[in-house]
Amino acid sequence: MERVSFASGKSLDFVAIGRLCIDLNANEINRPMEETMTFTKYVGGSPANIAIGMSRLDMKTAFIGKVADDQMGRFIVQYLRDNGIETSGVVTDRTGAVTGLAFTEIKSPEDCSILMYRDNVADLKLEPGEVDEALIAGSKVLLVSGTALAKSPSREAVLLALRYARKHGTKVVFDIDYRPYSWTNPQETAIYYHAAAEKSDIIIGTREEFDMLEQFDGNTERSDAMTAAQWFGHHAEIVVIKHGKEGSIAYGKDGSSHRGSIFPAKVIKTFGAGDSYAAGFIYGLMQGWNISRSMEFGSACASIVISSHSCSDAMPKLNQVEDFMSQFKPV
Ligand SMILES: Nc1ncnc2c1ncn2[C@@H]1O[C@H](COP(=O)(O)OP(=O)(O)OP(=O)(O)O)[C@@H](O)[C@H]1O
Ligand SMILES: O=C(O)C[C@@H](O)[C@H](O)C(=O)CO
Repeated sequence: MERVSFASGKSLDFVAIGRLCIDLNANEINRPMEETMTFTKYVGGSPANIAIGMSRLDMKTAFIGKVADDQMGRFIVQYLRDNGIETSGVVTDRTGAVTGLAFTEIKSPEDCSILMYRDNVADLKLEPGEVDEALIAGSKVLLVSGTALAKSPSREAVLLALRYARKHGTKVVFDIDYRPYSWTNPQETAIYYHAAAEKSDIIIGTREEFDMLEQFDGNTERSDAMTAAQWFGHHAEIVVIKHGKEGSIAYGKDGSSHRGSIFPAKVIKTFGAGDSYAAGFIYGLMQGWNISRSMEFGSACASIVISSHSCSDAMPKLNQVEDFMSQFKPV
């Protein structure tokens, strides 16, 4: 199958569930964080970045999540609203939980790392009863970001959201999004990732993330093709494995495979590549484009974002991507 079909007659194109946090990106770049004195604040969280990316591409977008009852939580909600994202599914924690912080260290364009403060974060306190079934029922796509499975009650909220998606014919995109600091142990990660991946129509991850997901599935050396075949045995129609500056590869349930090239980039920081790639790729599929064209669009979005200081703020608008693709060709 070259193209994915999405339900018609839905009021939303895309709803994401998971982490809403704050990125604090070092202003003094090309040095270790020990020498950084100032940061710029952006909305962050992989699913938030992807939702912002989808909204910038004119997709009708909503979010299901939980924010802290503080200035950071209010900043996040306002930013989502300012970017045209439906926030009725975003609830405010009343237990004193805090907003997750992601300090981005930019030692060099190719050597970036994230220091994450994730203790007692509001996003992992989303309750199953706070998942708005109507938002999922009314959307063509539900994006599940893997880290939301890291702790209860967020874990159960996500598993319920998956059941709603299956019930209402909403396509599920599972972005594995492995962030080790949120998990207790790798075994737990694999178990809950499996629960989500088995119910997903499109699975996106890096090779390392799929290895984490498949650690109990035998064959220590797992090829991308083996990975894809495994998930076609469940619900998947498309499996995408991302390989950084080597590009990406996607497999279709029809046995097709597609190599994704990269676009040239004046890399400031590598973070944000995955989220922008996902937004562009999903956008392309939702336009009815084939897998290869959707991958190319995603790669263009990624090059734009890694050439910028932020992730969310830098998520490109449609005309920006089109201009970029008219100037540059995949390398
Ligand atoms: N240095 C680069 N130059 C151009 N394109 C890149 C580069 N790095 C990544 N990309 C593009 O972005 C896509 C996703 O990047 P990557 O494989 O690093 O995902 P990721 O690890 O999820 O990203 P992130 O760092 O945001 O978590 C790649 O498949 C490629 O198309
Ligand atoms: O997903 C996170 O918690 C970190 C993000 O906010 C950050 O922008 C990033 O790493 C994007 O890939």
